[in-house]
Amino acid sequence: MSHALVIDDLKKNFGPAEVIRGVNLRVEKGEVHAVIGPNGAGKSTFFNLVSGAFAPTSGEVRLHGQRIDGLAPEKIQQRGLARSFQVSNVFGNLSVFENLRCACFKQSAAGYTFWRPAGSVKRANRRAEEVLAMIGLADLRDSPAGALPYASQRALEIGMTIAGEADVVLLDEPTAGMSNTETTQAIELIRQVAEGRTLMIVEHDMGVVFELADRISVLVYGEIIATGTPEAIRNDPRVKEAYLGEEAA
Ligand SMILES: Nc1ncnc2c1ncn2[C@@H]1O[C@H](COP(=O)(O)OP(=O)(O)OP(=O)(O)O)[C@@H](O)[C@H]1O
Repeated sequence: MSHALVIDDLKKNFGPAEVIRGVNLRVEKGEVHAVIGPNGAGKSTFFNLVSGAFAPTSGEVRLHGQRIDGLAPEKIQQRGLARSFQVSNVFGNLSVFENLRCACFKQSAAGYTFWRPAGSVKRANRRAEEVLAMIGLADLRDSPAGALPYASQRALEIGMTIAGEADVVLLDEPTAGMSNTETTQAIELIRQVAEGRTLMIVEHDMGVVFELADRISVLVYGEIIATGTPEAIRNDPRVKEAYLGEEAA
């Protein structure tokens, strides 16, 4: 089995606080891997380490076999790993389409140069149109993104995350704050995003997790206590005790 991500003994301390305490994880190519765990377990910190927002205190992260730990987020993105944010990353004054175009440029190697080859502009426009259709916002193409309903903004954010054609995508609580109908639509979108990609998702909504994940890892106090299929995780007594027990209680 080939791995998209290999994480070895990853640790992160904030001063004296050990927040990530030796995480080992293998994410298989093409799977949807959910990371769940109680509040404060370190899920966001873990995502920040993998995507380069924080440098780890120690340990290794490999993307398709290459070390990425300690690299800047843009470099990691150019190597094919993109992430969405829990807090919206959308530019409110720009149109939906412009947001997508910007995301295409930002994630390409030409992102930070002023003069771009004409071919790359055409490519970005084409890609932005493609993503626009995929996220179901074609009718709102020219609306300012800030005027969209919340769920559509989150869909746009997912679109922006995949605009650069990263093949490994990290989604941070993609359905947080959504109604049931919105969540159902978001699940459909995430299914589409998962086609041909590797996805890692932090998500609190267990319905969403059990619906989407091929495998689940349970993070508790900065350590992964179990990794397995939804079925195995559901029946794991350690998980029940540490996490699901909270809901059952
Ligand atoms: N920059 C920081 N400096 C100090 N402590 C931090 C920092 N970031 C996170 N922490 C601490 O690390 C712990 C884990 O936080 P983190 O946000 O990663 O957890 P989480 O599992 O994502 O939580 P939630 O489910 O509530 O979003 C918390 O105790 C938090 O206070």
